[in-house]
Amino acid sequence: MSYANERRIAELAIQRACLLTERVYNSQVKGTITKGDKSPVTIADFGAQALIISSIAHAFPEDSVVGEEDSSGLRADQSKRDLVWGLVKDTLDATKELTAELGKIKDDEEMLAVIDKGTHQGGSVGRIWALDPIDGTKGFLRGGQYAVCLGFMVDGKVQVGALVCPNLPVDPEKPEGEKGILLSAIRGEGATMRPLSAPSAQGTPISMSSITDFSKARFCEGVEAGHSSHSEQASIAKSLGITAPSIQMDSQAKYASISRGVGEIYLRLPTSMTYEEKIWDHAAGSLIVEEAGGVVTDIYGKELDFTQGRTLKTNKGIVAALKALHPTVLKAVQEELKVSKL
Ligand SMILES: Nc1ncnc2c1ncn2[C@@H]1O[C@H](COP(=O)(O)OS(=O)(=O)O)[C@@H](OP(=O)(O)O)[C@H]1O
Ligand SMILES: [Mg+2]
Ligand SMILES: [Mg+2]
Ligand SMILES: [Mg+2]
Repeated sequence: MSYANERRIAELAIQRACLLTERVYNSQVKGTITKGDKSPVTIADFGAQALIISSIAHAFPEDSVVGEEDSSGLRADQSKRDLVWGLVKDTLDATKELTAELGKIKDDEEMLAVIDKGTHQGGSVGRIWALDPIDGTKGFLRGGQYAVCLGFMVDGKVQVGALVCPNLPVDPEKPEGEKGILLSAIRGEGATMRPLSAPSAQGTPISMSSITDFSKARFCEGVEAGHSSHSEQASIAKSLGITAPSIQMDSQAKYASISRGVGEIYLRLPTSMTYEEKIWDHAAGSLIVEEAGGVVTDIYGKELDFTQGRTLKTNKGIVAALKALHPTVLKAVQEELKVSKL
């Protein structure tokens, strides 16, 4: 069966949420709260999660959602709660043409309840959405790359992925030109991209770069040294004969970049063997890369397993590359990390 309707709702929902995140991005007030794990969450993360989950609940009331955030930070902070509700309400008022398809939220109490619909535990059964309302919150705060990310899974397999990357250039050849792209994919049907400024345009099919010569290849990695091991990534790149400097950016913009041919490889080597990657950090981006001609595994060469709950607990790290390059890249990763295939 085709999931065209799920893709359409996913695209509309993340674009609507992106109006809110961009408003916050361009304002001075980010309303940051530090979570229990010391990571930041902003009023934009909360607002985007509320808008996207309410869209899913309106279009597919039986579905479950695994979302990154919960409402506890807002319940404990009336002024931030008011700020988020103001943003959500304004965004709903500004997009009335979408209400029939995406629904709305009646007040701030309902908004908090909607945010908490994202606390599902995930798993291997049924229709489950994986939502990262802002991926790369640190990038968002420092004015870098970020992405609004939504994946749709059936029985633990990602079938639809959609990403908005508001700060990636529409034309990679013109980095200072128009910014903002939306990418999406349906499993088995390829991946497409279009500018955010053209909401009614058909997406253009995208594919990964065809460069197979490592001396001309480029690799992407995250910005935060705590999220992936830059030193090991540099050493792997060197052993492969990659000479170009790494392309560093926050968020699933890395998956977006390689899926449209800007870079051939994305490495995310663990900095600790106890950290479990979150499903919302990879569901949408990994499907888009696969549908654009890439292969995404962990450092053991294992497929990402989205059936395990809120995290990819049976995987470690990420190795994403053009199909033709992946086996060689994986071998270099394993030699560097001294891991053997499971
Ligand atoms: N220790 C550790 N290792 C790996 N990943 C971690 C770690 N801690 C956090 N996170 C998750 O990293 C998400 C952001 O990933 P990025 O690719 O943007 O990281 S980077 O800053 O560019 O390196 C970030 O997603 P957001 O919270 O949505 O920004 C986290 O889910
Ligand atoms: Mg994230
Ligand atoms: Mg996030
Ligand atoms: Mg976060």
